[in-house]
Amino acid sequence: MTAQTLSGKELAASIREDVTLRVAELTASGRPVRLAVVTATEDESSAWYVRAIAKAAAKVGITCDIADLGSKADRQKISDTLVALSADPAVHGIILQTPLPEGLTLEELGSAIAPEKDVDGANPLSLGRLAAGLPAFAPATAEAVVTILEHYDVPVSGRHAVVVGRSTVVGKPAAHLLLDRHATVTVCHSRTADLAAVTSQGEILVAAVGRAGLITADHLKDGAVVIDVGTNPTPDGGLVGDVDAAAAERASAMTPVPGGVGPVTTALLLRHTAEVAERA
Ligand SMILES: Nc1nc(=O)c2c([nH]1)NC[C@@H]1CN(c3ccc(C(=O)N[C@@H](CCC(=O)O)C(=O)O)cc3)C=[N+]21
Repeated sequence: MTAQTLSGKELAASIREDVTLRVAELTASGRPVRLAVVTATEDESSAWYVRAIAKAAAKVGITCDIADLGSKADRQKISDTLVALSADPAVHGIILQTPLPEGLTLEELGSAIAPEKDVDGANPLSLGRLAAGLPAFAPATAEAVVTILEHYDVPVSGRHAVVVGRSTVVGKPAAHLLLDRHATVTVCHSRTADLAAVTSQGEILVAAVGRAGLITADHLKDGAVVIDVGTNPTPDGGLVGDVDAAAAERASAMTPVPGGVGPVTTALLLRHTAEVAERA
C-alpha cells in the first residue's frame, strides 16, 4: 500500500478564497481588516513564516503589520506592545511569534493578548476555554489538523487518535479538538516509555514533535491516517516532517511536508482575523 496524499494546498486556497470575499465585504463597508504580527527573534524559519503570513494576508486583502522588536526585546517591551495592539480598535488579530528571547514563554506573554483578538490561541484563557468547550480560537496549527481530517472525510468519532507531542500550541489543543469530535485520544511525548507500542494503536496519528523522521513505519497501525505537523529544516535548505517518508508504505493516507498542515495553518489564521473583524 502507498498512502493517499492529503494535500493542504487546495484546501488552503479555498479557505483563502472564502476569506477574500468576507474581507472584501468588510472593506467595502469601511471596515478594513488588520492583523498584527509581533516577533522578537532572528530565527530563520520563524522569519520565513512571518513573510508567508504577510504575503497570504496581502492576497486576501488583510493589512498585516509586523512589529519586529528584535531578539533582545525584554518581557516588558513585548508585553507593552501586545497590550497596545489589544487596545487598538483598528487591529483585529494579534500573533506573537515563537521562538521568544531566552527565558520568555508564549504561555506567559500570551496573557497580554486580548482574548477576542487572540487569533492563534496563545492566551492561556483561549486554551482553557477550548478545553471547557467554550468558544475560543484554537492555535491555527492545531485547528489545521482537524480541518484537514474533516476536508478529506476522515471519520473521527469513536476512533482512536494518537497525538505525539504535548506542546501548548499543537499537541494539547489538537487533543481537545479531537476529543470535541468524539475521538478516543491518547497523548504521548518524549518520556512515553514505549512510543511505538502506543502510536501503533492510532487509527489517526498526529505527529507534532519537531524531530525529523521520529515516526517510522514501525510506529504505525496498518492503514493509519497520518497528519504530520513537523516542519524541520534540512541542511540543504529543504523541509521535512516528523514522519519518515517510508511510513507511507503502511499508512492509508498522509499529509505531505511541505504542502500539508503548513498552508492550512496560515489560511486559518487569516480566517480567524476576518471573524474578529466581522464581530467588531
Ligand atoms: N506563535 C506561533 N505560532 C505558529 O504557528 C508558529 C510560530 N509561532 N513560530 C514559527 C512556527 C513555524 N510555523 C509554520 C507554519 C507554516 C509553515 C508552512 O506553511 N510551510 C510550508 C513550506 C515552507 C517551505 O517550503 O520552506 C509548507 O508546509 O508547505 C511553516 C511553518 C508556524 N509557527
